[in-house]
Amino acid sequence: MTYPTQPTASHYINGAYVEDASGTPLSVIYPATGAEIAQLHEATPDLVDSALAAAHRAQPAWAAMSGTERGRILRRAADIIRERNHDLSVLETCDTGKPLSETLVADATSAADALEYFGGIAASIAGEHIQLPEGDFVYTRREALGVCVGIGAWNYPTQIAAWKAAPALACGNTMVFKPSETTPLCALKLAEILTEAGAPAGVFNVVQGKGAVGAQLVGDARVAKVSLTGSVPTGARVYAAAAAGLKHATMELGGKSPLVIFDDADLESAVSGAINANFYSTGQVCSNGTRVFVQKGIKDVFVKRLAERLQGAVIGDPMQMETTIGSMVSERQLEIVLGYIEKGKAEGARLVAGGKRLNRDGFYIEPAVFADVTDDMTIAREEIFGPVMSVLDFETEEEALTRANATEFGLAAGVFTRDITRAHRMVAGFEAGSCYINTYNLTPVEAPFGGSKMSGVGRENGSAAIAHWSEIKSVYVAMTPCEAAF
Ligand SMILES: NC(=O)C1=CN([C@@H]2O[C@H](COP(=O)(O)OP(=O)(O)OC[C@H]3O[C@@H](n4cnc5c(N)ncnc54)[C@H](O)[C@@H]3O)[C@@H](O)[C@H]2O)C=CC1
Ligand SMILES: NCCCC(=O)O
Repeated sequence: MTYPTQPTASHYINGAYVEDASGTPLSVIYPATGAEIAQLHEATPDLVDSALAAAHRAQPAWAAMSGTERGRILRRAADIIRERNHDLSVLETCDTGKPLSETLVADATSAADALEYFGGIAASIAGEHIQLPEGDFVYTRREALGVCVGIGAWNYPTQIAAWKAAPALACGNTMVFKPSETTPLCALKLAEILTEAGAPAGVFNVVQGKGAVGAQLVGDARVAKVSLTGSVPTGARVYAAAAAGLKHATMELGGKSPLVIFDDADLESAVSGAINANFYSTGQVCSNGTRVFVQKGIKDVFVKRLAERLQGAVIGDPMQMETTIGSMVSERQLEIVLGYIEKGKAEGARLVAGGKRLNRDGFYIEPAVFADVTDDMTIAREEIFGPVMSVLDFETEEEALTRANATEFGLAAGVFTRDITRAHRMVAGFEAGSCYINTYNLTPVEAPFGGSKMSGVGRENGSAAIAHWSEIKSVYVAMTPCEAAF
């Protein structure tokens, strides 16, 4: 490893890097080799407190700036990110093990998109005017919430930090962000770049640590909102803790999303959709369509073509541009995935391709495809968060929709068909926050993203996000003297 991965310090508070070596050591592992690439420290309770204090101090002045001024800073940060995309993408690959061919186009670039998008609309965040009888009227002010906490998962460390910071800051909030302890490096760069772009000290802070640090942040009385990207069990805990303080909350959680492929679909396009729905980011994407329902008539040809196309996957060193499948994020996640593959075999699913750990350093696994999967199998019910596709077959549209929705999750869903009315019927029936017709897993920042049912609460991205990072104040204005009954 020759890339500079040791950050200046573990945390970023009040516009500067901060170290506190009394915190528990946090080792950063490059998943592609298993080697340690940085040594950090978890934040102590005092350090967490100082980050919250910095955010709390900075918030009134940040909110008092015009949206135009805040937006300019965010857009400047977007420009800096684009200029440094290569280095930031290399760092993302070091943090996660995802292939550079992907991180160059999907991570820092998505962060820049979010900063540009929300920077662009910051000046337009406004209330409304409501006319009443007698000339009276109400106007509304759309105001910042205050200090917000962002907590990230490990699969998109740059993107998750920016998807939370950009709308939060555009609305006049300040933020303390805690990255996943597995991928702590990238959010520090976002903090550094925001300062360089002109964000005042304290507007965006980063503290490192595990669940206890997150819990301290969520429980603090100065915090007005919590936005978590993580698993359903963590989401349930964090949502409950936020509710105890009546805080605003956005929960971006896990999924077990369906992808329904009808026999009239363009086969190559549907196979591409299934690949993108399962193997991008080495399968570590929350919205993945891991239950691939294929109409009976085309099941065999679909599975055969899928197995052929998998021969084209290049697994290996994520820094090589030809690599399309990198390593899993950690040994622990790899073991979880291998455990599910064993369960799939034991419960009678047919392993058509892949599923073996590579015999080399790092946490590599061949992308796996199971056919003859049934709805009751563990691999069809639980989120695996790795490159494991389950192919199930179905006969009718009604059956496919019922089975697609028979899950506690509701993050995403997709359909491949040439029948346009059927496509719209299907997406209207899907119980999911993000739906796709004849494609899968595209997440432009212009589109709201988030889950229904156990997959989450609230939405990130799109103009819809503004409602989740601000609140409305109503102001009644009387145009005549005030009267009373006595
Ligand atoms: N819907 C979405 O947008 C996405 C959801 N995810 C989900 O995230 C999961 C994988 O990520 P992981 O990092 O393993 O999730 P996780 O739930 O283990 O951890 C998520 C974050 O929560 C923190 N945390 C843990 N306990 C906490 C507590 N009590 N209070 C506050 N913070 C706490 C962790 O330190 C980490 O930063 C998958 O289930 C995946 O589906 C991942 C990416 C996107
Ligand atoms: N661009 C992928 C967004 C979903 C996720 O963070 O898993």
